[in-house]
Amino acid sequence: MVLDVVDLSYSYPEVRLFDRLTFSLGPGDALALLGPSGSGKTTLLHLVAGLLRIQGGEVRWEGRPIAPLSEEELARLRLSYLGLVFQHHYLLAELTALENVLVTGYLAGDVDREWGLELLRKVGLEARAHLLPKALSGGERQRVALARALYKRPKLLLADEPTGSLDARNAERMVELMKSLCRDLGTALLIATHDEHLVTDLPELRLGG
Ligand SMILES: Nc1ncnc2c1ncn2[C@@H]1O[C@H](COP(=O)(O)OP(=O)(O)OP(=O)(O)O)[C@@H](O)[C@H]1O
Repeated sequence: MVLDVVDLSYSYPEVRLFDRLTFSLGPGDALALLGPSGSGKTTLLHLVAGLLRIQGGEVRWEGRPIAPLSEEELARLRLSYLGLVFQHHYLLAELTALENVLVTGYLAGDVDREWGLELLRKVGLEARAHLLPKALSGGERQRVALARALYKRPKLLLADEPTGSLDARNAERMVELMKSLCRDLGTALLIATHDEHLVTDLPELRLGG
């Protein structure tokens, strides 16, 4: 399994968010994470990403519990294991679309320009590769962020409200691209969203309520 979440519980002093949550994702699997605002979707994604300390239960990446790993080990593993997409694109304003896609390659010293261009082609933006983010639309910027998240061919893509800043047409296109590209790459997808109608074809995990 790419991801195992086993008996995971999490509370803040004032609120118990979830109790003994268990699920697994294999290569190419997709799961929609649903629930009202404040039900703990972001908290769960942070636990899965190793960005938040586990209180009870276990998170495993390819069978390996992540809790015992040091910050340095986690940070190194995360670079190749995880892709992240957020509500905001977080593109670097002074880099072109292609350079943004390649940014993790620059960090690791393995820049594959052809693969970066191929990813931009897959998200319909090859012709915009040379443009700065300010010259792109909101939907286009978010698709560049998706291409960047997939550059390392991650085992797992975590998406936290990836359509939260998009209009209906762009939201639909974004979700379709996430689903199809992850399927093609064998990347497991965990997508937290309010836009339930965009993920009706996916198995769901519902928090709260
Ligand atoms: N650091 C913190 N300390 C205390 N409470 C927190 C902290 N972070 C989040 N919470 C609370 O935990 C609950 C869950 O927050 P979380 O952001 O995980 O929910 P969410 O489902 O992602 O919500 P949204 O859809 O609004 O983003 C909220 O009630 C929030 O106020």
